[in-house]
Amino acid sequence: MPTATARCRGPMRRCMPPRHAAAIACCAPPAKRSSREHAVDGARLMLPAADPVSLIAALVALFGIAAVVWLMIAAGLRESPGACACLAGANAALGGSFLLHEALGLMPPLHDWWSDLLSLVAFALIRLAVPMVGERPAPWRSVGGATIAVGIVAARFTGGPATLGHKVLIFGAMASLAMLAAVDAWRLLRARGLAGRVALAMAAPLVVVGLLLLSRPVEALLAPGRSEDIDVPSAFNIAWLWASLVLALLINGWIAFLLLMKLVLEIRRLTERDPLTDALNRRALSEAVDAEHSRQMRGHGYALVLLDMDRFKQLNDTLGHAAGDAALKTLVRVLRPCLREVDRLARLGGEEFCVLLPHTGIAGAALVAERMRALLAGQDFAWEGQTWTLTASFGIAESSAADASAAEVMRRADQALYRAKAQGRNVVQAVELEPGR
Ligand SMILES: Nc1nc2c(ncn2[C@@H]2O[C@H](COP(=O)(O)OP(=O)(O)OP(=O)(O)O)[C@@H](O)[C@H]2O)c(=O)[nH]1
Repeated sequence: MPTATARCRGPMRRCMPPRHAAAIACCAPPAKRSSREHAVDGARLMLPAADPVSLIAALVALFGIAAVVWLMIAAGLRESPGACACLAGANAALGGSFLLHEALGLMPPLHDWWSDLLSLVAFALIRLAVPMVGERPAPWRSVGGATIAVGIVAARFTGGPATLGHKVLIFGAMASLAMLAAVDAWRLLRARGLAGRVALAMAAPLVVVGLLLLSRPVEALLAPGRSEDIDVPSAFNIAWLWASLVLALLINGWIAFLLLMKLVLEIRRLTERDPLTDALNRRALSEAVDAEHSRQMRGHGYALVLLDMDRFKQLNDTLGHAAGDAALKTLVRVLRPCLREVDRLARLGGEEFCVLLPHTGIAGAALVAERMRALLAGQDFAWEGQTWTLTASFGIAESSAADASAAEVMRRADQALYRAKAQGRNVVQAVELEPGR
């Protein structure tokens, strides 16, 4: 990210790194200082550090450490390895870019152009990493094509790294990549269900990076020559380097946080869901029912619907086990639209399911169960050229203040299901509460 400019403003500066030039400058007799230099010094005093070389060294160390950490995450955690590899590459390229810039005085063959190119590649990698974090396809072709095109134009047609045109092109391209990554991050977070403002706040650091990048050509335009080399200890350069340091930390931490959230959600899904049907599992339902039961003490009743597919063994034996699995998935897909957002559908095991209906009495539960029964029986299940009518038997029960625990409600729903099976299947049965309960 360092500014690509003609770094040498005299023969001394050409053959030594900026740090040495600064040391020699200290030994020289004090020159008369302009009012602009006093102003720069005044601004510098208000900033936490006034040494660009130390800040650049800190940035190189930060990017180096971040690159190693991302590589370790990619290799060890195996979570979004493509995104982690891109981020490792981006950090390595940014660290290399600053290192190259600082090494210029010592290694004459290196040129600032390479430093700019590395920065450009780094932002292209960040742009690619964001969709990969969300398991979306990365726009390799467009980003790769645009990066190569900008690199070629910058090398051939701008007149060299010192020109304003070169700065506008390189920093404009990097800023565009950062902004596009921000838009992508915002979309991704919205798609994951985050509120608009939260998603905006989380994508904001990338927007700030874009603005920070744009500030360099703008500053070069407004005050030509003052801060064009990043080593110059001007207030602008120091503020710019501090902002880069903070944002580098923020963005690396932010993407690591996103990956962590993804892992946590995945673990939660694995512990809560039945892997075959994606309905809740028995444990998750039990927790939900217990929570609902404790709410019932405050006057909110609930109902349970137990359902069991009819003659499922026969389906398995006739069409095969794979068809049985597909039938279980079909049942969940067909029944879900009958339920509200607050309702919970769970697979208890085998071909037995349970629905928790909060704030619902026996009459409401009977309506829902009857709708589910009719919907399921009305759909033919097709498997390898054969069709099968899927039916299920339903047992319903409502909670009562006299129930010591949710297990009592479940026991009544189970009795009702038993009756439904005994009545010839494909029916809904309820166990009414005893009078006085
Ligand atoms: N394909 C498949 N079959 C399963 C699964 N879990 C249990 N089963 C089978 O489901 C069948 C259940 O049979 P039964 O308990 O006799 O029930 P049923 O045939 O539906 O009889 P009724 O409930 O009385 O109508 C058994 O053959 C189990 O092997 C599963 O995950 N996938």
